[in-house]
Amino acid sequence: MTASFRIACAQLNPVLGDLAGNVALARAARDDARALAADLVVFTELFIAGYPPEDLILKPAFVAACMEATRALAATTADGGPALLIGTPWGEDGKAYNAVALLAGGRIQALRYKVDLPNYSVFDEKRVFAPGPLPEPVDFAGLRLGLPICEDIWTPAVVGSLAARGAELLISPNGSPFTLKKRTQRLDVARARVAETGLPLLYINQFGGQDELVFDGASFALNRDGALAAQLPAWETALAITEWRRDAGGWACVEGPSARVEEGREAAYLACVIGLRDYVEKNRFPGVVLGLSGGIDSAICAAMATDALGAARVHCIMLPYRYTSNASLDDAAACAEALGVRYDIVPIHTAVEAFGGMLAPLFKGAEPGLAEENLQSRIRGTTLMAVSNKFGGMVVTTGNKSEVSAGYATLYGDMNGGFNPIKDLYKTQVFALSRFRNEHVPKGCLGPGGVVIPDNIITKAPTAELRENQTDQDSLPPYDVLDDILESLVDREEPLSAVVARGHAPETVKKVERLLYLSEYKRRQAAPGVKITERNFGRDRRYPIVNRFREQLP
Ligand SMILES: Nc1ncnc2c1ncn2[C@@H]1O[C@H](COP(=O)(O)OP(=O)(O)OC[C@H]2O[C@@H]([n+]3cccc(C(=O)O)c3)[C@H](O)[C@@H]2O)[C@@H](O)[C@H]1O
Ligand SMILES: Nc1ncnc2c1ncn2[C@@H]1O[C@H](COP(=O)(O)OP(=O)(O)OP(=O)(O)O)[C@@H](O)[C@H]1O
Ligand SMILES: NC(=O)CC[C@H](N)C(=O)O
Repeated sequence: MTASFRIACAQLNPVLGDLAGNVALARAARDDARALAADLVVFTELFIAGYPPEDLILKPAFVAACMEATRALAATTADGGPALLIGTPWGEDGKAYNAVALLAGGRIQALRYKVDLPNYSVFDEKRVFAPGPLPEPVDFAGLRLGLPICEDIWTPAVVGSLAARGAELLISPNGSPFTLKKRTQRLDVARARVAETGLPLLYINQFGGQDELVFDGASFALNRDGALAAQLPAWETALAITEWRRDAGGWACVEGPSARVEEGREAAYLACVIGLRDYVEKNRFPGVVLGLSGGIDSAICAAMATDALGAARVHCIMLPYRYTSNASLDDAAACAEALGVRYDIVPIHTAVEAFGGMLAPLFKGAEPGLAEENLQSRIRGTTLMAVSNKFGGMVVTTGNKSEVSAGYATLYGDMNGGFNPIKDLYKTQVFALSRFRNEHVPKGCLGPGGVVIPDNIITKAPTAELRENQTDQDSLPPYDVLDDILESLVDREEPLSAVVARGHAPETVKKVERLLYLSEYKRRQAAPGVKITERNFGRDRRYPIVNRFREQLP
C-alpha cells in the first residue's frame, strides 16, 4: 500500500479558448513536476478551456475540441511520468459537463462531473452545463481520491457522499474569482468540509484575469484537523510540490510551501493591476492610452497601467480646455514624470470651438449648460479613441464605483474605453489605494517606487473641470457619505430606513437611490472592469433600466 505520495499543484494562468496553449502549459508543468519527482499534477477547474467558458459550452465544436485536446494530453502520459488531474468540458449523450479527468498510462483513466453548478452572482453554470451524479471516488496508485469541483465544496452534500463512499483525500480544482472577502470565505468552507468528513483537502485555484474576473490563485492544503499544511502564493503562477504520507489516521500533508498571502489594500491593488494586465495581454494590445486630467482617478489608473505593463507601454494625454487649472496641468505632468510614462498635451480648444460654431444655429436662443459641458468630455473621448485607432493602444476608462453608481460620467465621453481597472473601487477606496501605492510597490508591479501620485492630487477637492469653479460636491454628497450609502444599497441590500437610521439625511438617501436607478442605462453601455467587491456592476449587480420602483421611507 502506498505510504507516501507527491502531488504537484499547478496554479497556472490559462487563456480562455486557447486549447493548444493551455495544453502546452500543462505539458510544461508536467515536465517540471517530473523533475520534482511528482506522482500526480493537479490543475484547476476547466483548465483545458479556461474558466469561465460561458456560452462557448453551447457550441458542440468547442466541447469536442476540448475533449480532443484532453485525449491528446492523455497520450503524453504513456511515458511513465506523473499522472495528471485536469479540468475540461466533457460531452456525453448530448449534454455538457464540467468535468475533471485523470490522465495516466497514456489514457483517460477516469472522469468525474461537477454536481453543484453555481448560478448566482457572476456564475451562470446551469445555463450551459448539466449537473453530474453524486461522484464515486477515483482509485489511483493505492489512494481513493474524492474530486469535488469548486462549488461542490461550498455545501456539505458532495463531499459527504465522497467520504461515505470511501474517499481518503479530497482534491478540489477551482475557478474561484477574487473578492475582498474571498480568502476567509474559502478557508471557512474548506475547514467546514474537513471537519464534517475528517478528510484532508487540497484546494487548487486558477490565477489571472478573465474579462471582469480576476483569479488570485492562493491554493492551499488543509490537514484533517483543519490546520493549513500548504499555502501557495497569491497573484502569481506557481508549481509547488506537496508531500503526503499515510499514518494511522489516514493521509496528511507533511510538506508544502508556506507563502505569504496579500490582504486588504495590497490585494485590492494587485487585483486591479492583474485584471488590467491580463485584459491587455490576452487581447494582444501593444499598450494603453488614457486621459490624464490631474485628478486622482486617472492618476491611479495611470499608476496601475504602469505597474501592469511597464512605463514604455503607457501613453498619457492631457487634453486641456479653458476650465483646466494650472494646478491640474502641473499635477498631471508631475504624475506622468514620476511614473516615467510618455506624456503629451493636446489642447481641445479648436475642436470645442468648431463644435460650438457648427451647433450655433441649432442652439440659438438656448442657455449654455450641460450640452456644452459634455461636449468637452466627448471631444476628449473622441481624441483618445483616435489615438487608439492610430497606434493600437487600448483606451483605459477611469470611472470609479461611486461615479459608476451615480451616473456621474458622460456617455461617449469619459466613459469611452475598453477596460476600467477601478470600476469596482469606491472613491474612498481610490484615495486609500493611492496612498498605499505611494508607500509600497506590491510584488510583480513594474512601476517605480516612491510617490507616483503627487500629494496635491490626493488632497485637492475632486472636480470634473467642465465649467468655472465646478467641484464634484456641487452634484454629489461628500464621497464618504455617498460611498457609505451606496455600499448599503448596492452591496448589502439594506432597506433605506436602515440607512437613514444610521444617521444619513433622508433626502440624501433618496437622492442616491434615484441617481443609482436612473443611471442603469449608462452602466449597460459601460466598459467592463475588475471585480473586487461582493457586488460589482456588470455580470453581477443588475437593475432594470425601465424601473419606476422607489422604496418608501416611513
Ligand atoms: N433611460 C435612458 N436610456 C437611454 N438613454 C438615456 C436614458 N436617459 C437619458 N438618456 C440619454 O443620456 C443622455 C444623458 O447622458 P449624458 O449625455 O452622459 O449626460 P448627463 O448624465 O446628463 O451628464 C453627465 C454628468 O456627468 C458628470 N461628469 C462627472 C465627472 C466627469 C465627467 C466628464 O465628462 O469628464 C462628467 C457631469 O458633470 C454631468 O453631471 C440624455 O441626453 C439622453 O440622450
Ligand atoms: N483635462 C483633461 N485631460 C485629459 N483627460 C481628461 C481631462 N479631463 C478629464 N479627462 C478624462 O476624463 C476622466 C473623467 O474626468 P474628470 O476629471 O472629469 O472626473 P474625475 O472622476 O474627477 O477624474 P479624475 O479624478 O481623473 O479627474 C478623467 O479621469 C480623464 O481620463
Ligand atoms: N467555479 C465555481 O464553482 C466558483 C463558485 C465558488 N463558490 C467560488 O467562487 O469559489
